[in-house]
Formats: sequence, structure tokens, C-alpha cells
Amino acid sequence: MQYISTRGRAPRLDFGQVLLDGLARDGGLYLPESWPRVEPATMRAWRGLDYAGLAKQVMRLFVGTTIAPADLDRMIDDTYAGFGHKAVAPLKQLGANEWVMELFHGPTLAFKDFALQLLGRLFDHALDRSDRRGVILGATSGDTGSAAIEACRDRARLDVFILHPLGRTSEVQRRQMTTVLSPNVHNIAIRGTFDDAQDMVKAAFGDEAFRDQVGLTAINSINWARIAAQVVYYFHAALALGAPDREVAFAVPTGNFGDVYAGYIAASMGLPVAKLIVATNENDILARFFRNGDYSSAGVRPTWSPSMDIQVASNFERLLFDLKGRDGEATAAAIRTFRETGHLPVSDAEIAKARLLFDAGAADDARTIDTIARVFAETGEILDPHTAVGVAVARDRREGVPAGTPVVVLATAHPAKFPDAVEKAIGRRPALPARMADLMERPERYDTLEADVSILTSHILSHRRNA
Ligand SMILES: Cc1ncc(COP(=O)(O)O)c(C=O)c1O
Ligand SMILES: N[C@@H](CCOP(=O)(O)O)C(=O)O
Repeated sequence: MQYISTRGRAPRLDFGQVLLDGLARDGGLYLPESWPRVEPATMRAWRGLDYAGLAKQVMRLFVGTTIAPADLDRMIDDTYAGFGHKAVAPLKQLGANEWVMELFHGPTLAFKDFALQLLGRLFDHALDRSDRRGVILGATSGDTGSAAIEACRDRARLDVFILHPLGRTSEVQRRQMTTVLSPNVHNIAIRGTFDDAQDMVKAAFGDEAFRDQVGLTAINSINWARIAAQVVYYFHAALALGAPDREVAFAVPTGNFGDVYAGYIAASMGLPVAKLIVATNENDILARFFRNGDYSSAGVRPTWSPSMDIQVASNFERLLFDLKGRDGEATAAAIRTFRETGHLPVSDAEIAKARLLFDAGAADDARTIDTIARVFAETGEILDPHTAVGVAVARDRREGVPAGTPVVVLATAHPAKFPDAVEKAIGRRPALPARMADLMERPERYDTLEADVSILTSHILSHRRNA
């Protein structure tokens, strides 16, 4: 399989090259030249596979021949053997046709582990084979950072630089990153928002000389491999609930549009998805787009669901590329206009096309806390605030889903990552797993930098171990 850029001016690459390149050299994002199709008979044959077995089938379609099947299978087995629940991504029923898929049983307690645990292994494999070293650079609003650090800590060929917005993550999230003292891990607090940090990452990739000098690689969902690994759990949930002989809808707490975009890919591959419900907090640019076509930036506001405090959603560009008939020039022009004016030009036809599969809504902080309390009272389940946004919006938008169709809300983080929000809702602080019990006492290490890419690149050059 070959990959092309959303901006139409970067070379076509295979999976192994896309994995290491991350962002396309024309500033765009890579995606497959065409979607692999999965026929209903194949899906029926996949029913009953365990999570790793299903991941092998799905990932093979994206990886092609760039990794030997035995190597890929071994990496996938190792990845999901490290999860804390035998089902890896268990489904729990909250009510009639209302489910949550728990994606927080990985090592850092958020859905990011599904892809990043695999990516750490894929990077090692690729760098070993080419006898190269690399620098991983990522931005995080709280969860990607710790998942990337956990996946790449102590790997001989990698240095990991993670930017988080100073004071805008939960304390547990920050400590999950800054208490990892491995010599190849470099945490940086940025004076700014997640969007500023993400812009700095993209600008560093735009500096070709720097990029080639250090062997820069991305761990954010701008890297196609992240998205590919997240497609698997849509198949996993839908097959368990009757696909391909029954449609399933998903509600997805959304910030950078990576997770819900993986659902769009599953649907594009043939999975019968009735609706993808995009659920945002008060930082609602994506909800506004799908509701009334308004994709215009507003300042980022801090909320109880800090990982979704994002107003520039990277992966939206991948959807836009499809909405614009896979026209790279038109996509690049629209993104340029958005960057210059803060407003994305889209036609009524493009919005109507998006609405065929997507619906959306937003839940503010009060609603988030109320939903945690309500679901706890109804079922005894404790939701994290991001998942609560998903449940609230799924309930608001239920009438847009055909009657009798199950709605699966992606439970994207463990409630113990956000004890203050949970305590506000139910008067109780959820406990961290025993292996993290001393997290709040561990020493921290991080640097603080201004949101300036030249300061960042100098910092990387002087701190990387693999110089
Ligand atoms: C806990 C949690 N939920 C939801 C999201 C939103 O996912 P995405 O950015 O892929 O839309 C994030 C971060 O991105 C997250 O960390
Ligand atoms: N919420 C994310 C933001 C980055 O998203 P990504 O999926 O592109 O890595 C986080 O927790 O860092």
C-alpha cells in the first residue's frame, strides 16, 4: 500500500517510510492512496478473534509488505499482552443500547496506549533494521505524552521530547510524564496552550535541515501509524455487537480528531457504522463544524476535560481532503485560509457530505460533572470527564441514530487520572492502580520553555543523547 499527502506535493511513501517520516514534507498528513476494503464474509470470519488476533488482521492491511508478517505479529502480541484487562478493550453496558468501550487498561490508563505501545516497538524495529537513531518529538494535552514516554523510555536508538502546556494538564497526567527519569526522556513545559505546542512540533518538522540532522519522528496522531492502530477497536466493538449484520454507532470524545477519524476509516473500509458522534467540551470548533459548518477558531478555554482543550484539530485535514474530493491543492488552500483568517472555507455540499456519517455536540463543564454523577448513580460506573463528555453528547444526539442501534461511547481515560473532577461529581477520589500508588511522591524533572520553535530546536540539539 502507498501513502499520499493531503497537500498533494510530497512523495508517495510506503508504511515503513510514513512511520518514520511522521509529517509529510509539504506540511500535509499522510493517508492511504485508497481505503482497503473488508468484505462482510471476512468480518464474519474475524468474529471471535481475540484483540491481538484482530489487530494483526487489520494492521496487515495498512502495513503491506514493509514489515515481515512474523515480526508484525510478534510486536502486536507483545503490545496487547501488557494490557491490564484480558479483553484488552472490554465493552460495558450502561443502558438500553448504550455501551462504553473501556480503552484505559494500558500502562498509562488512556486510549493512547493502544497505538503508542505498538509504535514504540515499530520504531525500534525500523531503526534497528536501518541502523539509525531518531528523535521523537510530540505535543501533548496530557495523555499522548505519558503514553509515548512509557512506550519509548530507555530505548537505545531514541530520544523523546514531549511538550506539554504549562499548568494545563491534571497533576496525575503531568507526573506520569515528569517522574520518568530515563536519560532518553526530555519533558518540556511550554508557556502556552496545546495548540501552541502542536504548532511548534509542526514548525520543527518544517525545518528540513533540522529534521534530517536529528532524524525527527512524530508520535502524535499526525503519524499515520497512530491512526491505523486505533482503527482496530472500532472493528472489535462492532463485531462483538453483531456487525457486519447489524449497524453500530459510536460517540467519541474529541480534541485532535484522531480517534473519531479512525472510526471514519473503519466505516470507509466497510464496517457498518450508523453514525459517528463527535463529542467536544466547550472548545467546540469541531462540534460547530458538524452542526452548522462553522469551523472558526476561538481561544482555548481550560475545562475539566483538559486533554480535549484543543481548537486546531490536526486530523481534520485528513477528512477535509476527502470532502474536497482528494484534491491536495484545494485542501492546502483551505488550510492556508484558516491559518490566515481563522475561518475555514467549506461549501454546503462538503458540509452535507460530512453530515451523512457524522453528528456532533458539545458538553460544558457543568454537564460533564453532572454526567459523571448521573452515570454513577444509575450504574455504579465511574467515568472520567472525557468519557462523560462522550456519554452526555451521545444522549443528546440519540435521536439521530436509528432505533435499536447500539451506541458505543469510547471511554478514553481512567477516572483516576482526573481525581479532582471525579471528586467534584461523586465526592470520592478514584484510586490509582497499586503500581502507581506513590506517583505523587516521586521526584519530577522537566524544563520550561517559551513557545518559540527556534528555542525548541536549540534545546533538542543540546539535550539529545543520540548526537
Ligand atoms: C482522554 C482523552 N479523550 C479524548 C481525547 C481526544 O482524542 P482525539 O484528540 O484523538 O480527538 C484525548 C486526546 O486527544 C484524550 O486524551
Ligand atoms: N489529547 C491529546 C492531544 C494530542 O493528540 P494526538 O492524538 O494527536 O497525540 C493528548 O493527550 O496529548
